[in-house]
Amino acid sequence: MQHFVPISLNCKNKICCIVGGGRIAERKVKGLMESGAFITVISPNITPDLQVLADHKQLHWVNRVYREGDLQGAFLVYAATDRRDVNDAVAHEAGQRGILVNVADRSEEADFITPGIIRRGRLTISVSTAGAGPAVTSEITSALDTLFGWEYEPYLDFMYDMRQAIKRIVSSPQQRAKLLRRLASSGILEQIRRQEFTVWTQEEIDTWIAQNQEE
Ligand SMILES: C[C@@]1(CC(=O)O)C2=NC(=C\c3[nH]c(c(CCC(=O)O)c3CC(=O)O)Cc3[nH]c(c(CC(=O)O)c3CCC(=O)O)/C=C3\N/C(=C\2)[C@@H](CCC(=O)O)[C@]3(C)CC(=O)O)/[C@H]1CCC(=O)O
Ligand SMILES: NC(=O)c1ccc[n+]([C@@H]2O[C@H](COP(=O)([O-])OP(=O)(O)OC[C@H]3O[C@@H](n4cnc5c(N)ncnc54)[C@H](O)[C@@H]3O)[C@@H](O)[C@H]2O)c1
Repeated sequence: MQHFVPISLNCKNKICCIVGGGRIAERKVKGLMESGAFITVISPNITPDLQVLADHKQLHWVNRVYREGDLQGAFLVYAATDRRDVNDAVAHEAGQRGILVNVADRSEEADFITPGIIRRGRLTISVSTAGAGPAVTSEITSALDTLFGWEYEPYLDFMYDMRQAIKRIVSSPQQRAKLLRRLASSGILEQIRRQEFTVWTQEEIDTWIAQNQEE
């Protein structure tokens, strides 16, 4: 059985190429948005959504078929055309140049695969079946989508602020861990869910820390 290493890539200021401009290319491009990558799409035609992104200079569209040499300078590439021979040629060039490649129609020839993703602000949940069943990935992703609702975004923003404050104020690692565990079980998430939560002021944060440190 093939084991994949779970990693998250920093693509900021790096050239990420997508060869092909169809439905799958669009999905891969959307996954790269907001990563800070320089996105290049090489394809003689692109979907309407990709056209909008090209018009807004959020990606660079090379309006023609792929040619050998196109991958020069790329950090990673998605071979996402509907042509087996073209995807194969892209994977070959990537291999020669040491560029990470994803192959849309042949996972066993890829250096990396794309997981299903759920995002809630600072929370990312990623699901992979190591290529065994993308449809299963899709089902698990939608189950998680209902399980981990919108409330996780404000909840983790709150947790972030509290953790920063606790790190600033409390010097003992044991005390910090105790406070953070207590905070995680203090019912804030349920309050947010019931829409009864209001963001704490600095004074409220300081008071909570002082009170819970004493106990
Ligand atoms: C998760 C998701 C993310 C995304 O694409 O961004 C994703 N595929 C999704 C959906 C999906 N893909 C396919 C179907 C139709 C049912 C089916 O065929 O099973 C559905 C279901 C649907 O559309 O609902 C067809 C398919 N997919 C691959 C092949 C080729 C092969 O297996 O070799 C073929 C056959 C192509 C053909 O017919 O020729 C390959 C891959 N697809 C992967 C990811 C990687 C493995 C992920 C994992 O480990 O599970 C991997 C290996 C490479 C990659 O693409 O990175 C996204 C769900 C988004 C969501 O809903 O959350
Ligand atoms: N990984 C996945 O999740 C997944 C899911 C379904 C299908 N697939 C596979 O992904 C591939 C693409 O599917 P799609 O639905 O996006 O197809 P599509 O027909 O919508 O798009 C194909 C794109 O490839 C472009 N193209 C064709 N020849 C090219 C060339 N020589 N150079 C550059 N671009 C070229 C076309 O112009 C078009 O934009 C298929 O092989 C399909 O089997 C993968």
